[in-house]
Amino acid sequence: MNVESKEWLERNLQSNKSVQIILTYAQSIDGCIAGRDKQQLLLSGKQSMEMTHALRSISDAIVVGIGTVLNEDPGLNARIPTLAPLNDQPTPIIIDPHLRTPLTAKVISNYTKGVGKAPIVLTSVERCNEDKRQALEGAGVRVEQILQGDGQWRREYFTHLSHVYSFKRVMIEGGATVIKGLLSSDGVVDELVVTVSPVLIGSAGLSIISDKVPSLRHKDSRVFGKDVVFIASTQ
Ligand SMILES: NC(=O)C1=CN([C@@H]2O[C@H](COP(=O)(O)OP(=O)(O)OC[C@H]3O[C@@H](n4cnc5c(N)ncnc54)[C@H](O)[C@@H]3O)[C@@H](O)[C@H]2O)C=CC1
Ligand SMILES: Nc1nc(O)c(N)c(N[C@@H]2O[C@H](COP(=O)(O)O)[C@@H](O)[C@H]2O)n1
Repeated sequence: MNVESKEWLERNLQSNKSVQIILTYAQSIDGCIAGRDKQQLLLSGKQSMEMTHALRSISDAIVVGIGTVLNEDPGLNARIPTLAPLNDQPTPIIIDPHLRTPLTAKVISNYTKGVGKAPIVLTSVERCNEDKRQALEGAGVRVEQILQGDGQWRREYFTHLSHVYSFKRVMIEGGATVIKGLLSSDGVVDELVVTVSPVLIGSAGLSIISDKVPSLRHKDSRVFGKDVVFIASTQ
């Protein structure tokens, strides 16, 4: 199944862009990615979670917002040894305008332990706490001061990273603020890989429904255990 997932993803995610930007997340049928008070939910079943790890294994970098790091402390490595050896992992990237990434973050300790690449933190061009920056850099983090202060998404953030770090495929995993911002920004995301889990969360859940959304072109969809995974490109 792991190798099959990887082949399915690679077949449907072919790209001739200099850097390909894939937005991916798991949601309930009613468009929620977490529960009340941002409680983390295990929406993906075993098979679709393996698909997500297969996607991680074919990506050069995995992006999350600082809200997700503070809420969940994700590892962001591809944990299918046959697909992604621990010395060949995607680079974790944190969107962190105010340098709130804790020095104890799992993405940093993964790097220290040799089971993850050195993380990159994207921070604001406007404000930067020099002490925090130095502490992060001392722990091996690469700090890139490129975020504009307006909270808008720009494709240039990723073309810059592609030039500096040779990333060809970047997957963005969330959380809600990041997903909604990207869905309402023109020309940043190329593809969506969305896992839909057969549950309803209700109005207390954390929704990713946005006011402005792109048109999508369906590429393929497939059942993974109880879940359905959709791949679509933006037009
Ligand atoms: N089901 C799923 O697939 C996933 C669910 N989640 C859920 O998402 C929730 C966390 O979401 P949020 O709190 O919204 O945090 P988030 O991870 O979206 O981070 C939000 C922060 O990122 C920064 N940011 C976002 N866009 C920016 C931009 N364009 N420019 C500069 N800075 C920017 C800001 O500091 C903002 O406060 C958690 O409950 C987590 O469980 C997170 C990832 C995946
Ligand atoms: N694919 C997927 N399905 C779910 O049900 C989820 N809750 C998530 N969450 C994302 O995965 C991150 C955890 O990563 P690690 O296992 O710690 O590496 C979490 O932070 C979300 O980005 N994803």
